[in-house]
Amino acid sequence: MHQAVPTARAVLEIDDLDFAWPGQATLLDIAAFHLSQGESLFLKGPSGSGKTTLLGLLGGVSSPRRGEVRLLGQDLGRLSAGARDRFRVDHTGYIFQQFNLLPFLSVQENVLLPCHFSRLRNARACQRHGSPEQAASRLLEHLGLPPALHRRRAESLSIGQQQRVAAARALIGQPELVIADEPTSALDSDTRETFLHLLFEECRSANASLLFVSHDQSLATLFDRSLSLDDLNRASQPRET
Ligand SMILES: Nc1ncnc2c1ncn2[C@@H]1O[C@H](COP(=O)(O)OP(=O)(O)OP(=O)(O)O)[C@@H](O)[C@H]1O
Repeated sequence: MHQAVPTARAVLEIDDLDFAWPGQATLLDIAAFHLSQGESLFLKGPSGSGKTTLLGLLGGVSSPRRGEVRLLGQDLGRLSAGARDRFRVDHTGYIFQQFNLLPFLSVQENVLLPCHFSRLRNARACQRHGSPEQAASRLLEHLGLPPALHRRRAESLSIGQQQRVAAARALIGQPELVIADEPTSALDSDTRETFLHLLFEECRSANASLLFVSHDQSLATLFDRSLSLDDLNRASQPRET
């Protein structure tokens, strides 16, 4: 039987974006980009191609010279800096390259941070799991961190364990978008794939979109879609292959 394909809602869209760092040539010139609800996208690009800069624009941390970045249909350029920060924390979870955990806080306290900054994420964690603490415990356990570790200081964990804490912190309170910036570069390939499968499962169960940025091409086939920043970016410099 033929089934109609539902039109997926765009979580993230770019229209005719142009960006340069002060005093430098145009780094990014992107006609169009979109990420659909629930989609996992692998965005690759060599070092220096502007991946982290693009993530800053998508999160509203920096602003383009021209064009629009829309998160859930909201043009980030139309929000004040404070409103943009609130909107970002309500709807986006980040997993950073260096994880950016607060070393002196416990594992659980690190995971709970977004619920302190976002009422929406706090409310969603309560609604789905009874309390933010229960949401944190469930996520941590599902990502492979047993309860005995939840009260340990984050800095006492191994790199692989810290990465899982960073993922739980990004996922708590069900943000519609999870952005990961090279979070697997410090891991061996088996650990990397196991981690990615857990991340996919969690994103799927929350119907979150995943934008995963990396230069490690070997991971691309695990995602719904793969894109090269150099193909997307009209300002990209020719590179040697
Ligand atoms: N805060 C900044 N001020 C000025 N220039 C910057 C700044 N951040 C990045 N750049 C420049 O922008 C270019 C792209 O850097 P970016 O960090 O976005 O690349 P990347 O693809 O994420 O690299 P990597 O894979 O090495 O992390 C580089 O030439 C870099 O020097």
